[in-house]
Amino acid sequence: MDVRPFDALLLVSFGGPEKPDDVVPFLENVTAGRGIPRERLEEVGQHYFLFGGRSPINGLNRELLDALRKDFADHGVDVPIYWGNRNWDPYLRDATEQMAADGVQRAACFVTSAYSSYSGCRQYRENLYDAVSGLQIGLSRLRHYFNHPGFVGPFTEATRAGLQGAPADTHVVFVTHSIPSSMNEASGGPGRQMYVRQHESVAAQVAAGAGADQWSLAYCSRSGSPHVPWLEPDINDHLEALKASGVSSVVVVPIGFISDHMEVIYDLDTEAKATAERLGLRYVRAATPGAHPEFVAMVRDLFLERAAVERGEIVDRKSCGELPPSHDVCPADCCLNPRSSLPTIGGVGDMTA
Ligand SMILES: CC1=C(CCC(=O)O)c2cc3nc(cc4[nH]c(cc5[nH]c(cc1n2)c(C)c5CCC(=O)O)c(CCC(=O)O)c4C)C(CCC(=O)O)=C3C
Ligand SMILES: [Fe+2]
Repeated sequence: MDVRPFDALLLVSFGGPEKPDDVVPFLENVTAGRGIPRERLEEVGQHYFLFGGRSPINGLNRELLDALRKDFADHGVDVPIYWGNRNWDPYLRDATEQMAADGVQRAACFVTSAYSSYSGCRQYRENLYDAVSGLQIGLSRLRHYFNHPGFVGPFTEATRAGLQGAPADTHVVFVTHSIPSSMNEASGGPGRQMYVRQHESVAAQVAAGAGADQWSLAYCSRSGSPHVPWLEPDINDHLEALKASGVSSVVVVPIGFISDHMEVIYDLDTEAKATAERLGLRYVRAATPGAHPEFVAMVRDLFLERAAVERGEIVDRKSCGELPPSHDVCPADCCLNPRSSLPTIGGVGDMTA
C-alpha cells in the first residue's frame, strides 16, 4: 500500500495511572493550571484508588496497538506504530524522541478522542506541537471520526446487543463526557457547538440502526466549579427523571468513549448503575468499540485516506449521518480556549500542519 508521505502512525491518548503511587502525580499533570477544586481532585483520586490505583486506559491502548499492528501488517500497510500520551507514561515526548532516533520524518496521528472540543481537539494539538518542538518531524492529526462507519457501526451493534431480551419500554441513554457549556460553544469554531451536534448525530444514527425508538443524550464526569455551567443532564439526574416518567429499563451507551476508560467503569458501571439499582431501574451498559475489528480497520482507512490527500489524490471520505466528514486541517479558530493561546500543529497556518 502507498503510505507516502507518511512513514509512521502515532497513537495519541490521554494516559492514566497504573499503580497507587501514580494517581496523585497523574492528577497533577491533568489539572496543571486548570483551576479544578481540590475536593474534586480528591474525589477523582478515590475513583482510581477504588480500582487499585490503576486506570484501564493504558492496558486498553496496548490492546488497540496490538490490533492495529496486526491489521496494518495483514493489509500490507508497512509503517511502524508508536504510542504516546498527554498525561502519563509513555509520554508523547518520549514517543517523538524515539521516532526521531528511528529516522521518522512524517507521521499521522490518531487521537483517541472522536469529537470536536478543546479537550478532544485543540489541547491535543497543543501537546503535539510541544512533542515535536526542536525535532525534525512533521505531524498530521487525522480527522475526527465520530461519523465514520467504523465508529458508529460498533456502537450500533453493541446497542442492539444491549437491547436483546430487554423489555419493550426500554429507553436508550447515550452518554458522553460533560464539558463546560462555553467549551461546547467554541467546539469546531465560535458558536458552532459541534461537540453537542456531533453527539446528537451519532446518537440518532445508533438509535435508528439498533431499532430504539425511545432515547436521549446525557452527560457524565462533570467537574469544575458548580457556578460554571456544564452540559446537562447528568446521567444520575437523568435516570431519576426517566424513572419518574415511567421508564423501567435502560440501556446506557457510552458514545463519548472509544473504550472502557475510568469514566465508563466508575461514573457509569459503578455510580450510575448504583443510582439505577436504588431507583429499581433495569440497567444494561453497552460495550465501547475498544479493539473491535471495524474500529481498527477505520484507523487504517483514515491513515490511507489522509496519505492520499497529502499526495494530492481525490479520495472517498467515508462518513455517515447528516454531518459532513470532519476537516483534515483545523480552521484557525477551531476549538479555541479563551484561557489558552498556545501554539498548535494541524491548523491552518500552523508550522507543521
Ligand atoms: C471531552 C473530554 C474527554 C474526551 C476526549 C478525550 O478522550 O480526550 C476527556 C477524556 C478523559 N478525561 C480523563 C481524565 C480526567 N479528565 C479530567 C478533567 C476534565 N476532562 C474534561 C473533558 C474531557 N475529558 C474536562 C473539560 C475536564 C476539566 C478540566 C479541563 O478543562 O481539562 C480530570 C481531572 C479531574 C476532574 O476534573 O474530573 C481527569 C482525571 C481521561 C482518563 C480516564 C482514565 O483514566 O481511564 C480521559 C480519557
Ligand atoms: Fe477528562
